Amino acid sequence: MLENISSVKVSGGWHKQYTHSSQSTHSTMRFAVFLPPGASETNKVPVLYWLSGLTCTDENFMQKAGAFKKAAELGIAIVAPDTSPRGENVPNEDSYDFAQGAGFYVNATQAPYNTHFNMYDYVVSELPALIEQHFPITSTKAISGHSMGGHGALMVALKNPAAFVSASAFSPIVNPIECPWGVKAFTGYLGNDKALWAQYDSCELMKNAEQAHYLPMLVSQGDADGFLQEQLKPENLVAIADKKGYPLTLEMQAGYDHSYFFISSFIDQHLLFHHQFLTA
Ligand SMILES: CC(=O)Oc1ccc2c(C)cc(=O)oc2c1
Repeated sequence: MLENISSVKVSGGWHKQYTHSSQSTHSTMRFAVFLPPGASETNKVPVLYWLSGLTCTDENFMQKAGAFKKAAELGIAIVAPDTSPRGENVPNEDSYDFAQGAGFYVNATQAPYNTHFNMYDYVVSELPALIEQHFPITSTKAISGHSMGGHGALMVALKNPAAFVSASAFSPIVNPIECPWGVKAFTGYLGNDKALWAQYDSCELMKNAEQAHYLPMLVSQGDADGFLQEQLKPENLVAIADKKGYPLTLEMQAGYDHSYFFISSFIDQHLLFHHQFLTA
């Protein structure tokens, strides 16, 4: 059952937050939804799922990205889940890049994380089913995200190309098996099975993608991002895309960093990118 915890009118539509008991994460999860003006049971709208980065909740994107005006104009709903399960019974660490706030959108296999940290199942299956049941939203979906959430968006789209019409990301971790954030998280959640790690790595997934299942993909990256060289490595994904003819566009943006100032500067472009496929 959904519990509505806030409803605020914005840009002619509605921003709403909900909690619910999740079967995937065995915890109470929170998510936010933006419904554009005119969305109703007789006028269902397509949806962009937004996956946030490390330390974030359902609130960061909704409060800082400045997405509502363009989403309202285009008639796109936006759904933003939390980045992990939370609560007293959920394992945690005194760390910004692992455990609560850092679910990495995988299904953990390692104790004590494997009971709750099943964010892959949550964002791929449980949340979309809930959204389509309770809101005036169609099953036509695009996906985007930032940093850890950019990894989540590209990885989820590459693993489920029939479920999404397009994917995009800001400053994504594209090759988690080859960067410190990813190695730490995948070791903690997945153990030492590198074959399992590869199943959640966008570079490895793109290497194995079949042409019939290619999705339009847009990545925006600031060249003044302090995490670019050690953690993000977009060039690794571009090399694979170029070799395979995968329809990935990487836009390097001069002077931008890793923050929501960057996201808010280019979110309209990402919404327009997704709109052409959501309404095709
Ligand atoms: C609100 C905000 O700025 O979010 C934010 C800051 C830093 C990071 C980092 C370093 C990584 C990430 O995955 O997400 C993220 C989000």
